[in-house]
Amino acid sequence: MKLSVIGCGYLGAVHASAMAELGHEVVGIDVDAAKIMQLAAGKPSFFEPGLPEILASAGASGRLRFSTDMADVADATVHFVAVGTPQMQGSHAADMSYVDAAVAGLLPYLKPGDLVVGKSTVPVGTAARLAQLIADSGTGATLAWNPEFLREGFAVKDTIEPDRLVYGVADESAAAVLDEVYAAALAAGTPRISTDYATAELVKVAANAFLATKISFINAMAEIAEVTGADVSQLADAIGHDARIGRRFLNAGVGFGGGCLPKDIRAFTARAEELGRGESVAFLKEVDAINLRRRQRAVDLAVEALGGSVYNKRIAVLGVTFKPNSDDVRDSPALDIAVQLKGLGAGVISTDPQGIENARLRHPQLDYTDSIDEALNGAELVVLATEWTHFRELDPAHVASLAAGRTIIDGRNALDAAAWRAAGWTYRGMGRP
Ligand SMILES: NC(=O)c1ccc[n+]([C@@H]2O[C@H](COP(=O)([O-])OP(=O)(O)OC[C@H]3O[C@@H](n4cnc5c(N)ncnc54)[C@H](O)[C@@H]3O)[C@@H](O)[C@H]2O)c1
Ligand SMILES: O=c1ccn([C@@H]2O[C@H](COP(=O)(O)OP(=O)(O)O[C@H]3O[C@H](CO)[C@@H](O)[C@H](O)[C@H]3O)[C@@H](O)[C@H]2O)c(=O)[nH]1
Repeated sequence: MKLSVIGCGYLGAVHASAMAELGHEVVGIDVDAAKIMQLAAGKPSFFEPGLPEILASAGASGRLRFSTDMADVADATVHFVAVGTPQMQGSHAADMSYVDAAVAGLLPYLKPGDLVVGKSTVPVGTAARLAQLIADSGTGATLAWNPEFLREGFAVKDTIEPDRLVYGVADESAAAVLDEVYAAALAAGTPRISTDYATAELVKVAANAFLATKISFINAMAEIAEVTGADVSQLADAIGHDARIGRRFLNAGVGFGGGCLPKDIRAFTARAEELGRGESVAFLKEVDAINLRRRQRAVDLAVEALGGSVYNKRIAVLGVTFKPNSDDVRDSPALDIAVQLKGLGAGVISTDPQGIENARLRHPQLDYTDSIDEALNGAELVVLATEWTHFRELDPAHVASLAAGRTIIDGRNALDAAAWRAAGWTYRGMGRP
């Protein structure tokens, strides 16, 4: 099939490459000329495991092109909209201007039978509004909403082998088109839920709200563990054995960040309030508040560990990205902690295997190094903020040979506390004794 993907960021670049890898003919469109030049040269514009490989093989097949010119979508019959829906400045609602601009840009090139497929995460009601806009355009095209559930770090696998496909459609012909797009995943038995627009839009925000709630739940337990001497990691293991609860997404620490969970729960709250149902999701404000408190807790632990003040103290912060295996620093707890410590006068040095370039763009005032050893050298305190394997596998004796201090704050409860203590370290976890 001939597909276009509008917006080639973390979601769109992977979607375009994966669809081409599956045999479709794909053109990826973005307004960012530098990004398009890189992608067209076969170089991903961000770090995502597996993306270089599929970008290269799909590019070599001749099935994948990239362009800044919307006119290049004219041959395609299915148009995925994968542009950003960031949090608006000054409000918690989603900024819909990019989605609106992308759909407006598509209109002149739509033909009878074309299907516009929304993938961006949007406030419920968006699909119905855009379907009306497309119907009014007289192009003969229609709209579907097909939310995306990929995780950064696993984006390629999640796109090629999704755990479910959700279609928000106005009629079965749109579902049939999507079945053709996703024929490979469907043949492999992927569950498929075909529903109305509003349900499809809500599935996406409900899924992220649930995940965020699960993380804040365990972080709330960490707060209680901190005042009782209990161990939140053991608590998570124990409740996680109950299959109704499950162990995944019960890792307490400095909390969730990224370009999705934080903004999506806030946008969901804002939309529910607009709909007069703010009270139904009022708990999400608490989920957000618990989450932000955990970043503060890590900063407080640092102050405590350094005797009441971090002023002029050298602190190594391990990690800048919001999670391992990504270069994404959007709303990253790790960066937030580094910024707060720097604000308190600490000499912070951050290191990360992939995120430094992005971090430097956002926070040029921080000091960064590619070298873990350089970050650790002379550090009076070490803070693990993102659980990259590189940091989890650090040998406590090696770190002790470089650092000036002997306290490590494990912001992700990712280290072997006993091993660090045995090597002479004061280990402080998040909700672990
Ligand atoms: N990143 C993820 O893991 C993920 C997963 C599922 C859903 N989502 C959702 O997907 C959407 C995109 O997220 P992202 O992380 O890829 O964002 P992103 O910022 O990485 O990418 C968005 C891209 O859209 C481009 N763009 C903006 N306006 C455009 C226009 N008018 N025409 C063409 N291109 C345009 C931007 O230049 C940018 O490259 C969001 O709604 C997000 O919530 C993201
Ligand atoms: O037990 C856990 C699990 C995750 N996190 C943190 O939660 C954040 C989000 O993690 P994850 O969900 O793995 O990353 P994303 O790539 O942002 O993916 C989420 O957001 C995407 C965009 O909407 C969705 O598509 C995915 O399904 C959803 O998992 C990260 O900061 C993690 O460190 C925890 O603190 N504890």
